[in-house]
Amino acid sequence: MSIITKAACVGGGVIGGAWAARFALAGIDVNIFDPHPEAERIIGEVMANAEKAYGMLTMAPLPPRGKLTFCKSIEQAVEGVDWIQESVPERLELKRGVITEIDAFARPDALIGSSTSGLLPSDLQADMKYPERMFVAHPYNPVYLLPLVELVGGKKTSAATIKRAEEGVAEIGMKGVVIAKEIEAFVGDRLLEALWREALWLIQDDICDTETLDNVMRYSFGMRWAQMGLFETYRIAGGEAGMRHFLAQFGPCLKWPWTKFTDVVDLDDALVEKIGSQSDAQAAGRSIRELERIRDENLVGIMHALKASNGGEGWGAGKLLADFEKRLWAKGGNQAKTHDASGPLRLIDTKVNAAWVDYNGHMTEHRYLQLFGDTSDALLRLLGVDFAYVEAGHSYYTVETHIRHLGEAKLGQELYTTLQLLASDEKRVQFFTRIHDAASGEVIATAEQMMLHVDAKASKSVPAPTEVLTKLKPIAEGHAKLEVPEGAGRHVGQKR
Ligand SMILES: CC(C)(COP(=O)([O-])OP(=O)(O)OC[C@H]1O[C@@H](n2cnc3c(N)ncnc32)[C@H](O)[C@@H]1OP(=O)(O)O)[C@@H](O)C(=O)NCCC(=O)NCCSC(=O)C[N+](C)(C)C
Repeated sequence: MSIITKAACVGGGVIGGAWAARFALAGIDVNIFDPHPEAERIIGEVMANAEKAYGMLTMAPLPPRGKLTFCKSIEQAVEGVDWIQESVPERLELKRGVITEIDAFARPDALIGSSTSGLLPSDLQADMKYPERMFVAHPYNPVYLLPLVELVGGKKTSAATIKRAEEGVAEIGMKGVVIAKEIEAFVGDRLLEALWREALWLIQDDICDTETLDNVMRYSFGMRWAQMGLFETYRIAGGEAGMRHFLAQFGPCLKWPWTKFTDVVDLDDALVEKIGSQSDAQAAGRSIRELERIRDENLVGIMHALKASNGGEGWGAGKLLADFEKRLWAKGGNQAKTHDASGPLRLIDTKVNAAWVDYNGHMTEHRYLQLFGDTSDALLRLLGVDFAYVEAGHSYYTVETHIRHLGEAKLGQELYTTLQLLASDEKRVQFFTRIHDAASGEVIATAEQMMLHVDAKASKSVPAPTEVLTKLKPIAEGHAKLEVPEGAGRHVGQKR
């Protein structure tokens, strides 16, 4: 059973709004309470960014979007929900008061997570009647894309709560990391604080400007850290002898004057102005919205790369994404279980996202193949060939593909695919897929493909079982009555 069927967000700024988007995109209805007069506008903007990012992130069938309800009070927002996420400004008294009010009106078994960046959960739960269900659930911005949530229990938090919280965040595609002991700023913000302090000193002392410092990070260890953390990276740096060698080699430097971060830089007006003007120059006129768009596209690209890594198994945040998508496919999302076979089957609706566009400004070749592959996967699911079927040892493999490009697909263009069966028998399925422009229905590309049913272990084609052939039959019969598509059977170089 799901841990979260309905959620509430108390505080709807950048963090609270992005939590709301995470829940809603996972199909969970969300109540929102935020007295800010522009809360609806702010959350609307975060939601739009999140939907755009998810459009790029995954082709898996997302459930119907959860409903957002703006409430007039905390009492109304938390009534009957399973998970309440508090994201009000970072002031202990304010947060403690809000959490105590949530506690008074929420179901006694509802989970209460706080988005605090550094306050102790024991301090936050001090006045609660049911403190055992309260914990820190500290996310990273943008919450709708970055999967990490630091889960930190206070003195009165129960172990069962932390376990449920871990399961709950997994349901919405996130990675719950349980921090063993409560400590101010937890793990992530402690590390960031150390780096931030050092960075401020480097600017203050004119060692570099903000752009140089950012370049040092993003062209080097910033990329490393997206895929392996500090310790795994340094283990590799130790060579064959691994971590012990690394510690022996670089341990002595810890005593050298390589850092100033234990001193606090004086953030006086001059330093604020220096950093502000360097940062303005670095932005080169790009607005915050533009930078957010670029950041989100980059993060999506990184997660896609990590999903394809480790021989296709996925790695880190990419493996998490792959597993989340598997669950979405297993649930089937919006995909109809049956289709009208009196015409080609409409199987995929999508939009050309930025990662699909090449230097010519249109959708690049391999993305067409991806879309054709996603369409044949959708056909296979209709036939009952899903993850469970594949895990049991059989599948369909594509053995031949012929693609024609008839028109262009531009960034943001909405597309859909249709599939027409041309021929089939107990081993073979031959079909013709069209990619259409959604607005006009015009055909942009076609693929004719042949798949064979295989015994995956033996790597040999074998007849499909009756249950698959029974599902294939009505489609084959319906499509046998359709005209053979123009372009079927063509090969490269053939005259029109
Ligand atoms: C395992 C494999 C798919 C098949 O190997 P095999 O068992 O040795 O198969 P045969 O060559 O003997 O062929 C079996 C029968 O099928 C006929 N056949 C083969 N190719 C074609 C074709 N292109 N068109 C028509 N008919 C074809 C052949 O004549 C035999 O007929 P019989 O009447 O004599 O039984 C093997 O080929 C393999 O592993 N290939 C690689 C597959 C692969 O990796 N594809 C890319 C993966 S992408 C993908 O699968 C996408 N998706 C479906 C998951 C979305």
